[in-house]
Amino acid sequence: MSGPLFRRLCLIGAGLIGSSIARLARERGDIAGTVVAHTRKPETLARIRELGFADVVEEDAARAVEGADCVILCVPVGAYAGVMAQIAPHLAPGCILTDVGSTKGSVIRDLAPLLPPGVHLVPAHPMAGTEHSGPDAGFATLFEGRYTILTPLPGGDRAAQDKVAEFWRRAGSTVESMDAATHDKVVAIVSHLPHLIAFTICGTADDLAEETREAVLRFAASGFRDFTRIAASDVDMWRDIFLNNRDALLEMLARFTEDSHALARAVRWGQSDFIEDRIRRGRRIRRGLIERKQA
Ligand SMILES: NC(=O)c1ccc[n+]([C@@H]2O[C@H](COP(=O)([O-])OP(=O)(O)OC[C@H]3O[C@@H](n4cnc5c(N)ncnc54)[C@H](O)[C@@H]3O)[C@@H](O)[C@H]2O)c1
Ligand SMILES: O=C(O)C(=O)C[C@]1(C(=O)O)C=C[C@@H](O)C=C1
Repeated sequence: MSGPLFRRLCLIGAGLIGSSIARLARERGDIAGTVVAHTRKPETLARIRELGFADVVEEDAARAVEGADCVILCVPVGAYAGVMAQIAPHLAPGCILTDVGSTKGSVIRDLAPLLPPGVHLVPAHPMAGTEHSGPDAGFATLFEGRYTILTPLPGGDRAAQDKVAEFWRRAGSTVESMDAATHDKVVAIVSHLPHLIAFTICGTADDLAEETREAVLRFAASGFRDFTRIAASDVDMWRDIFLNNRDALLEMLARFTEDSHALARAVRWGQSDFIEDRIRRGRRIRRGLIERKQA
């Protein structure tokens, strides 16, 4: 049997996504010979040591990447520029630098200018997650049956892209490639806008008078509760996503606002056909996801 895909895999950030990758590598022998994990806070480093999913736990980012043939950034996208400034001089020639960030234009903007010669950048985004964060939240099967999107740079190294694609296939994902701008628009509508709506609806409900708020909490059985799941997501991660996918998110929000005004108008004027059509579309989309086993 040939050796693992990577000799030394370094994870910068070991929260939900980073620790899921580490656990996966531990479970399957064919991904990494050695897994190195780095994170910033001493208490998180201590917890990673306790959980034991990494072979090496390194408190210094520069030392963590030394000798690695693959480095995966698993930190909030707003931290990329700072992390890159720390690690860039220490990346070995031939190393693959990849990531899991939820935005891709900003990632290329923050990483590409500091990329040392001979280091191959392959941006990636697993379309898998939960509302939980931190090293306790990860699990090896997180990426199974999900998509991972690669946004390779024009003229980027094909062998490095193939290796990153193979990594995600071994994680159980279906891999698709597209350019970063297309990625950012797609995720703005299917991921970032739903979170923006969820945070907003929880805030709106919370702003209501005391008496109503109590009712909201008491009757938050199904519809509202589904919104609160994703509204419970990590603050740093979502602030960074919103600020780093600003244009696409604002464009999708503008379209959504227009469409919601159209529905509001139909409600005001009692246009049942229009209302029914909107509801049917929603049902159709949900059924499609269930048929494709994505819901
Ligand atoms: N959570 C999801 O559903 C999901 C899904 C797909 C992609 N992503 C992306 O994956 C990345 C990680 O998200 P997560 O859910 O694992 O977050 P998380 O909060 O669970 O973990 C982030 C980790 O990064 C560490 N960290 C933060 N800033 C750092 C810095 N400057 N240097 C070193 N370590 C630092 C934190 O201590 C933590 O260990 C983000 O870019 C996010 O957009 C998240
Ligand atoms: O399932 C969830 O809780 C998620 O929020 C996961 C989710 C998503 O919106 O689908 C969140 C952000 C990512 O970049 C990818 C996946």
